[in-house]
Amino acid sequence: MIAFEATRAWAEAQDAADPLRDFRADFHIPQHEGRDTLYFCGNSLGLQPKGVRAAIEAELADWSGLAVEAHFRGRSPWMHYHEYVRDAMADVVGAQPHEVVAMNSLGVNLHLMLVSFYRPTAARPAILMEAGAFPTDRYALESQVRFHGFDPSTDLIELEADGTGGTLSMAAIERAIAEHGHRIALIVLPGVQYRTGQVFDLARIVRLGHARGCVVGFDLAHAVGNLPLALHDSGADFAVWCTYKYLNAGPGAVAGCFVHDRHAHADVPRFAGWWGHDKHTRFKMGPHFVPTPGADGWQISNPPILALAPLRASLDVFRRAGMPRLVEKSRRLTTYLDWLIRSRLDDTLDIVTPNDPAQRGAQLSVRVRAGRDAGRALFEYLEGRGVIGDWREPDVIRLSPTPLYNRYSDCLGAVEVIEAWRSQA
Ligand SMILES: Cc1ncc(COP(=O)(O)O)c(C=O)c1O
Ligand SMILES: Nc1c(O)cccc1C(=O)C[C@H](N)C(=O)O
Repeated sequence: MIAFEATRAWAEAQDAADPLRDFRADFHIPQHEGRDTLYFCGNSLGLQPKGVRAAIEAELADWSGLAVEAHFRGRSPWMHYHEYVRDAMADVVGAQPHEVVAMNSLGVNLHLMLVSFYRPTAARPAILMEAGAFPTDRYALESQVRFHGFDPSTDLIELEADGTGGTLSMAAIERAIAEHGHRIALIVLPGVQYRTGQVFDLARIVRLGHARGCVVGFDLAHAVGNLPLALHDSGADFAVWCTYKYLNAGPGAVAGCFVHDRHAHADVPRFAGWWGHDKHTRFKMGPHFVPTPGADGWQISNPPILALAPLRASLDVFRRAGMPRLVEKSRRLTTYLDWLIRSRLDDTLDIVTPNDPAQRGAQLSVRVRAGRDAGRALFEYLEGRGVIGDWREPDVIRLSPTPLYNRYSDCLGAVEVIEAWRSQA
């Protein structure tokens, strides 16, 4: 049990002793009335690493100075550019390098994975997902069920939340797989639920799903760069994620995709393009598609260099910090914010996110006890004072203390602003 204190002196002493404290200087912190905002929105859009500008400018310089020649003679030849982020990305998600690729955006990658890994039959047509999933996931899964000529009212099985605050128990997942497993072609669940911040046990879900013959994939938008992941060992068939949240690669940045090694040479249907073709013969320009082994084989287009450059710069920050150190600080920082809220705002806020540090990452979702209107009022009050969280309908405020740039004193500052709101509300 850590002994926390709700004093500025204590919080600032923690900041001074934080082994990751210097990483904050690697980021641009948005300003509010001449001071750093208290930025708790790294779960939606991570801050800009200072190295990003130089990374983009290097590619702009090669484009202006070398143009097409930069594919081969640039400082970082564009021909291989997507490969420059591969090892760092594989490290962050716990995968083998050939199991990951940076390409497209999350929603697009989800569809590409569904093309290959959702192969419904009359006997086994269904997809299992959570009710309340991020809209893209539901839209994508429902549209794929229809695309294959099946009926979402029977073949899209949506698991209802059964826990307080909208969480979903492992027991409910287990029951659904036991009951419907024989009809389920594919299970798609998140690594971290976007609204509640609940963490899912990937390896256990894969074991349960595979035991019933289901393919299992994950949307890791809110898990990547946030939790220690071991995607390869989890046995997941595929996973997709974006890189603009905890990975700080910028708005709409190039996303990530994982295909397990067991599918590296799989002869599965896929939507093909020249960049997924065997890289040794790609430029022979032959008419027949031969996929390059591993996740690279799902690429369609040549990569957007100017959009990949920020990802490269941001992964460099992760490589220097290391996921184990980030996770250690993250657990402590989120536990501190949780403790502050429970000890000082217990009459005002309910925390939706599980209390167990193993079941959450760097996010606390809170509800104002007085109801939705009071919640909106608090959210706007926070924004007006430079405390940046976000609002998720119907009534949740998300606050995400991210270990690369948030401080203990930020957590205390946010709680003090909420106390000020309470005393005038
Ligand atoms: C869980 C989840 N899935 C899907 C998306 C959609 O991502 P994109 O718009 O990058 O395709 C997001 C974020 O916007 C998300 O949080
Ligand atoms: N990508 C976003 C955007 O362009 C505008 C507003 C929000 C977003 C987000 O990423 C939202 C985020 N996925 C969420 O968890 O709600």
